[in-house]
Amino acid sequence: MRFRFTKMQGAGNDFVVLDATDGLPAELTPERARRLGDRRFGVGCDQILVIERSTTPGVDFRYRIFNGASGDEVEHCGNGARCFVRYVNEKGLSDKRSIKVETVNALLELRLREDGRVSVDMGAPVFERDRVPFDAKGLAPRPVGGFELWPLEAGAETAVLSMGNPHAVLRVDGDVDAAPVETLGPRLERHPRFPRKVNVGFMQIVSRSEVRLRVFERDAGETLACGTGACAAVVAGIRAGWLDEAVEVHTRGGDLRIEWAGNTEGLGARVLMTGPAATVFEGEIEL
Ligand SMILES: N[C@@H](CCC[C@H](N)C(=O)O)C(=O)O
Repeated sequence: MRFRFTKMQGAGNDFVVLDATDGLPAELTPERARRLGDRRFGVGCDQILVIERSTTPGVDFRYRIFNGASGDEVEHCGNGARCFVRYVNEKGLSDKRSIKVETVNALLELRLREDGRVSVDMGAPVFERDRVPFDAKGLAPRPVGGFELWPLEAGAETAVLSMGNPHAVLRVDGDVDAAPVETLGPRLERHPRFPRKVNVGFMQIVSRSEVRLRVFERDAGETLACGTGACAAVVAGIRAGWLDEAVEVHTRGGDLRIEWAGNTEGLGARVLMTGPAATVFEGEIEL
């Protein structure tokens, strides 16, 4: 079966986008998804985005996300959300500047800005451990500001939260380029206390409004940027008292702006992410 695709990237986190608004030529099996994600035998990407029409009144689209390396479906993808809105605008699937989209577990609102960037209402962070999910049985956290850091490993005190998908965030002293992302990242990603595995962020705090971040993503390895990872890191930093409400996040692939008023309920609980999204090329592949 031939699949048409569009290759996109948001701050270097890259995607194969499949337009399923009129259906797909065949089911996207995990095997086909892995082939699309394969950088040698397929197209190559961190995640695959599948765009569908929504059947929910008042909601424009539905989009699904699959990690390219495993073919597994995941709950949320911040950089993907920005590429999604750029895609529907460029393809003329919608002429709205503000679009509502449902994911497997959330309703997001996205806005194309005049400066070409995209802003996404990423929803509220979740701190309840069983909803992350995170098994903290027998572990004693260290309270920091209004948050808790968990001693998952010696020298690895970790904030734990969900942005719809699970995140562990470590604060790094010194240059994040020297952080043990390749060694500690995969160990924590598959740590037995995370039954659904976890995305692992390494954050260097530059000032109260600026951080540098590297993320070892669940089932993807280190990516050039992770949108939900940027939200999780900033939320953790704000709750710990290290950061202010609006933060520039420098990743290896580009910059994201994250804003969070710090509330646990209502509109102020929602995290706003702004950043770039671009089309790279289009093509067809036999799967
Ligand atoms: N790159 C994404 C996150 C994609 C999903 C993640 N790997 C997971 O398994 O949760 C982003 O920009 O948020």
